[in-house]
Amino acid sequence: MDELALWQRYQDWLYRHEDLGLYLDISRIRFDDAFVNQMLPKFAKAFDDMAALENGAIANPDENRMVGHYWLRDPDRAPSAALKQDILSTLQDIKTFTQQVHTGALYPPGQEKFTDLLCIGIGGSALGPQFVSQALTTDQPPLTAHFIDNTDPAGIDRVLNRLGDRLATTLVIVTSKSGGTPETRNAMVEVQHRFDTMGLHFAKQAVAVTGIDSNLEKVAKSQGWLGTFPMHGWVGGRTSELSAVGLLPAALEGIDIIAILQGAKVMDAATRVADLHQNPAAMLALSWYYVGEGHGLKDMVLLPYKDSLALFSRYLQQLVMESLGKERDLDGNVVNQGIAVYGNKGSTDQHAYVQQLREGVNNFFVTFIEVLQDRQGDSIPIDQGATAGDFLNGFLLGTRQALFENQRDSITITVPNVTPAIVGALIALYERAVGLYASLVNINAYHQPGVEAGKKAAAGILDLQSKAIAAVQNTSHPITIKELAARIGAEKDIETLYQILRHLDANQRHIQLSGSLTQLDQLQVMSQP
Ligand SMILES: O=P(O)(O)OC[C@H]1O[C@](O)(CO)[C@@H](O)[C@@H]1O
Repeated sequence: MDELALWQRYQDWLYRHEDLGLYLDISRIRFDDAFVNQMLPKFAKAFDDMAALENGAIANPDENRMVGHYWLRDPDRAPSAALKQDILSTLQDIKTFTQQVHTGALYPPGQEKFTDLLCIGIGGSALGPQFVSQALTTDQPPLTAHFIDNTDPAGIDRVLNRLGDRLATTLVIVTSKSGGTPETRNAMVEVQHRFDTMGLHFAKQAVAVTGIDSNLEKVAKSQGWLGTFPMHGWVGGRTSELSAVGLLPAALEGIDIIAILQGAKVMDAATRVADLHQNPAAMLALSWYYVGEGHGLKDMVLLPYKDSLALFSRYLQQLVMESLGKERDLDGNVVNQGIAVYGNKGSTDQHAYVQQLREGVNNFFVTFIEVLQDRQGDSIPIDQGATAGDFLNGFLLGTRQALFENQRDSITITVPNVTPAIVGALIALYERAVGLYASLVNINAYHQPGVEAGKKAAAGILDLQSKAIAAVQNTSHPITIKELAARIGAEKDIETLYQILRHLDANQRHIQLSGSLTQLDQLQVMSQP
């Protein structure tokens, strides 16, 4: 295609949202009209599916649940007055609580005001708050946010050590929909322990965001925490950023949550339009389908050319991969669907893996995110009158061009700047694109059965560990791993048993290994003196 034909294709497919000032360009995805026409019936069904979902259909059949994240930003769309009221009163509670914290009406024991925020959660209970915090917090937020999103002891120490004495003025938010996720529970227990050792009163500085009647809610209520905020069954973890999960920390950080909700609502309206050419989420889903042949054959590389959006790819990794990565379709056929997502930011990544994108295996498509406004205020000229922002823009346009010349497809989303409304709109855009794509490939985007397998296996490993410790402690002399495995009936798990023992030995916990570390069969296991 020559330059003029490409320019025409660019104009034909360029989507612009007037109010948001957002553009979507899918002209560098090489589909033709025949492909678009062939997809129209599938899209007609996808639009119907999304309309049914928004109206309260059981869109998550495996868990027999409605899927209602759209109601969060437009409560009038909730399928019942009770749900609408619930959404509104939660929002009001968030505003009231935030105001009390910011004014100092709510304060930590013996202190004037809360200064810091420690968010504990994982997956959908962490990624959205982290993304929004990095995208939108100002240089001097009313509360500075910190995150623990793992059960890594050293990671927990790092966050707590950096907080140091400021733990006395830190508000802790523990977020878990199920209220039983081990990583979150562990981090919470560790943080509580640190509060105790510093003579602080955890309950007076903690709130929970969790499912109604969950274990976490019970703990929070019985211990008299500062408050609890609800997570509803009809909001999935990965689409919960605009529920209390994301709104509470964002509001406490001083971010305009009403503007985020408004941006999402405006985008929801735009992506509700049942016309492929007028609907940016449908245009994204069309592009994903085309490049990956409806089987996710190409990875999605997210390249926002703006540091504040660097966590968008991690956020989308869960939204896209946990939603679309499914073994079976809705009819029970094995389909092994999914789209792999990775990325960080431009132009930084140009100095990491863009070499492979340009010349290596062609198994991806890029989504560039361009932010038109470079910064607040003027920029200095650096090289022949060009500013740092001109360079950033040049790198984006140059990379897009260089990739296309080499048969590498890309999408470009352009936004005027990174505001709460734009962040809300981007979240809503991708939520809808994922919903539409799931319908195109006939899968349930709202469950995550695969995650359970890993959780069950981990529980089995911890069980094996306690059996091994007990058996070794009941043995007066050193034994081999094979003997230990026989004693606890774990012959089939001997490799796992060895790995457990090695970890316990490295942490001086109950077990000591002796002998040559390369002759595993000869290793002697004994109880630590
Ligand atoms: O909010 P919870 O229940 O702690 O779950 C955290 C995350 O774990 C998952 O259930 C599985 O990884 C995610 O879907 C969810 O966002």
